[in-house]
Amino acid sequence: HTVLRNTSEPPEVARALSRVAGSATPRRPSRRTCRGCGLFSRGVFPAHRIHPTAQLMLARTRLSAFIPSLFVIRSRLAMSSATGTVTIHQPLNYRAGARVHPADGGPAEEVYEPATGRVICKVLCSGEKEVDLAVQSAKVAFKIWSQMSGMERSRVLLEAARIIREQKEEIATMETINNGKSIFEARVDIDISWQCLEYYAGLAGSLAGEHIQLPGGSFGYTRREPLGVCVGIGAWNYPFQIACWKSAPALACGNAMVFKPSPFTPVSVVKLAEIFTEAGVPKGLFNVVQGGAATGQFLCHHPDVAKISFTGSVPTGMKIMEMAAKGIKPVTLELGGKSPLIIFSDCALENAVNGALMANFLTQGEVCCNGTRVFVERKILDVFTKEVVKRTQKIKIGDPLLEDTRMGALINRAHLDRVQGFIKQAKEQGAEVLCGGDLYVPDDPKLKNGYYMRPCVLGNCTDDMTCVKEEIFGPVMSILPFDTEEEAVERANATKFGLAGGVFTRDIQKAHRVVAALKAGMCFINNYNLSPVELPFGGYKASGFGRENGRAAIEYYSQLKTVCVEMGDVESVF
Ligand SMILES: NC(=O)c1ccc[n+]([C@@H]2O[C@H](COP(=O)([O-])OP(=O)(O)OC[C@H]3O[C@@H](n4cnc5c(N)ncnc54)[C@H](O)[C@@H]3O)[C@@H](O)[C@H]2O)c1
Ligand SMILES: C[N+](C)(C)CCCC=O
Repeated sequence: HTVLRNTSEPPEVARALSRVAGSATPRRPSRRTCRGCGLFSRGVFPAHRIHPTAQLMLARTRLSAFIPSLFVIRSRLAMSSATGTVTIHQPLNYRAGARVHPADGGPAEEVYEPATGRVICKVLCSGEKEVDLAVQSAKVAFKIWSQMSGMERSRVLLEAARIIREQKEEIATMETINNGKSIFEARVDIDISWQCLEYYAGLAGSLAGEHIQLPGGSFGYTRREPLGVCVGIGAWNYPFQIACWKSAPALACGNAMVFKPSPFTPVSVVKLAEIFTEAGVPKGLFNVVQGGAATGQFLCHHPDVAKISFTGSVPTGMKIMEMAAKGIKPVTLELGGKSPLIIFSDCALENAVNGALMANFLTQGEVCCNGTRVFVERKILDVFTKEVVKRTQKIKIGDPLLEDTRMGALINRAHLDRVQGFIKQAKEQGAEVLCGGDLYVPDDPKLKNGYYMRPCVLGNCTDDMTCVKEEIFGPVMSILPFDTEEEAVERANATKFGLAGGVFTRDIQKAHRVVAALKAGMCFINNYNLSPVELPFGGYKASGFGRENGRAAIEYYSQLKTVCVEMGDVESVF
């Protein structure tokens, strides 16, 4: 299923594309026409990423880096990649090293492109039988994978990272089309994804236990062993990246995985499954089942599942934990947040403003660790607010496939309505909309049914307002003045959540004092929402427990076996 959306390139570029692609009808492309080659496909032609003509042009583009006269061709191809052709292969279940039609399951769910409101494909929800087949497939692969050395596993993961890098543009385009985030951000997500695989590939060879001496020459040692079949359940805001954050440490430790993405974003994770197979994992090591709550429940209740790693909302996290408790299964819960960002008057103002935007408006504000409660020291409240509003109003909203777009579309209509509801309630409770908050309708007629809104800054907020207490998961920043450090810290911690927090100040002692006092798992000083994969990520309080990324994640995908070795005779007490 080829999804093609000819974005609003100017006519001269469309004409140039016509020449490059050799297509007779580039300006009114059919949904079944490949942008790369202009072939009209009814399933007769084999799926291809880049048609030979385009490959030739690509080779010439590389050459053009050295020959300035070919520069024009390079720029045309750059536009070509911005047109957003993506091929969605069916079926979307992946088991035993191949795409499979689910053995059983519910009705087909429609999958949307948030930027246009179009249905891009349908996904069949997996039933209990399909879930069981995926788990059985993972068990078979686990026997092989868990016996391999860390260095052998490392090589395969490095190869997977390399393939992701190679296919970055295709995966990022897929993510943008299915999620609605800007292509600019999607590329960053894919970079973080392959970096995660590289990082755990690096650790795989050195996962080890320890040797402990005991009296009389006896000794003990520990073995770090995998858990078995791990389940990953993902949210829709970072579909590919979440799958990598879970599968990379799981596989590095020698586990197998069955992953269930959100039914809103089922597409890109199947690509990851194919990449793992191409890289050389045993067939069945990484499987994908599709569906919502029912499929998730089959996974969590399955007796052969050893661990559940969940990313999603707090209410679903509670259900996951209950199900896991019944099987005494360990869980990692990466849940929601309502994180504080504290801006002191001695900050570097421009950095603080940049930080506040980074803390609130990535991925249309649909980010778990966003610093949505922005506490600003009263002395700089006016100047900070004015600057934040000015910068927020300049954010380029619109077609997420265009290079200069910085805010795309929210995930779906229901979620957009929900975010709008929070803004309406905020106004009723006395908050002032300083900018945005209304729906945004792009000029391009293709995008008129997309789920866009203008990023919103709320002033006159108080800690008891719903917009300040609840996770909105949209582009809505609440500004809250404060007078003293103690007050800021106390109010920052007065929440059921504890995922993240941030502080902007030039006073290094104050910065460390404040983050030490914050009850949050991921804290930032003088920046926000960075994601180095070397750093553990996870929450305190209702935001969950367990950690992803960093060495810490190894603890959550492995278990220690202790072996006690007697070198002398057995002295029985009987
Ligand atoms: N802490 C983190 O790392 C992190 C990252 C991304 C998103 N999130 C959180 O995720 C939420 C948004 O994502 P969402 O709307 O997809 O969350 P959600 O809880 O609705 O769904 C998450 C996943 O759980 C599945 N699911 C739903 N009910 C289930 C059940 N009863 N049993 C098993 N699985 C079930 C869904 O199909 C989906 O795959 C926000 O709260 C956000 O903060 C957290
Ligand atoms: C990559 N970020 C921006 C840190 C987001 C992590 C996942 C949270 O939703």
